[in-house]
Amino acid sequence: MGGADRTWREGPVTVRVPATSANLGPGFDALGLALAHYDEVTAELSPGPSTVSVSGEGADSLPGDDRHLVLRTMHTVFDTLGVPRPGIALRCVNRIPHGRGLGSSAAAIVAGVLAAGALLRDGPLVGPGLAVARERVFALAADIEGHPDNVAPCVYGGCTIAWRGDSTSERSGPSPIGATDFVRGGSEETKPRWEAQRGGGGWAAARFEPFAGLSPVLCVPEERLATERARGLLPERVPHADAAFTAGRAALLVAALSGRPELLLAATEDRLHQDYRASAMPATAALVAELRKRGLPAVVSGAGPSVLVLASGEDHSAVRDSTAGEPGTAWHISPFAVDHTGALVTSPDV
Ligand SMILES: Nc1ncnc2c1ncn2[C@@H]1O[C@H](COP(=O)(O)OP(=O)(O)OP(=O)(O)O)[C@@H](O)[C@H]1O
Ligand SMILES: N[C@@H](CCO)C(=O)O
Repeated sequence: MGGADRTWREGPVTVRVPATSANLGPGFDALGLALAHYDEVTAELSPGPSTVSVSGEGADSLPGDDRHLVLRTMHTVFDTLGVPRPGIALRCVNRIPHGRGLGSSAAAIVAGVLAAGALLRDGPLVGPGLAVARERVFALAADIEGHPDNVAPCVYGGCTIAWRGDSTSERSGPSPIGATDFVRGGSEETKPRWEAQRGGGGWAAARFEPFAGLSPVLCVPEERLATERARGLLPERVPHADAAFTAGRAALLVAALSGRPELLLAATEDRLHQDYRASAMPATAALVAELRKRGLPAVVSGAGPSVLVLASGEDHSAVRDSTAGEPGTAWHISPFAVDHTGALVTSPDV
């Protein structure tokens, strides 16, 4: 993919990326859900060195230079595609809280991949008509993030199961680009219930629609927990019985999310990560235990410390009746709709 014949798009491009919740209990590093709560990034070519402006989450703390995750990702994309890094003016409107288990880093990375792709006229990531080559965007973003379970729902929307194949079960290297690789938006009516996606580098994801009544609620605390730190708490090995238990629950969870909500409580049990991390987020562990005792399918969202309830029916009022809903509590209870579309280039309009 030589860069010599590429042309840059005139004027700004804007991309929109959803928050995500990963793991969903037993699906460690595999299952994820896209939430209708978005960051937006606008990028355009600029003479001179790159600049970054941030409003919202992280406005006071994120770096304004090329250490910024979105800009860093764009540089990685340009290097990968073999095009010289141009000067870029980046404007970020951040709504996804950072370090709370809502996939902010995956969203920033997907935004960077898409923005870089959209600045290149009819490139391999964003093609004619600003349609997104989602397999390639997913593969590049998963390589940068290191695990695919937030990146997959961020790119595809809905629910996803993501994995990385070994060399015997997956082809390696980027997938060939053809017209069918590009998707712009997509409506519910035209979307198949299941779509298998195969990214480059062995990354792959299967997308499915959750049942229509799924209405996730997040209990988000003030404090943060870096994913890196939470991953450091996991053991190298787990007992076979725990692995078998959790594999069964993960399989059950796909059935539950596909239309058997009465199975959600049993299907969200996990023995691979939540208990090992509880010491770093005791209030989260206590709230998950309390909500589950009340019959609600509560799990740690991503690497924590937010709590996700895979709610339906009357569950919202039950969450508000818990200690998370008490006046003066440090929890913010936020109901989110499911995002069905995934990451998009929203401007220029074509
Ligand atoms: N929009 C953004 N712009 C720049 N950097 C970001 C942005 N979002 C996240 N980051 C970087 O990623 C860090 C948070 O990533 P981390 O993986 O620890 O948590 P998370 O992605 O919010 O949660 P989880 O991975 O559990 O869902 C932030 O502290 C910041 O350094
Ligand atoms: N699967 C990841 C999700 C957070 O990014 C973890 O739990 O570490």
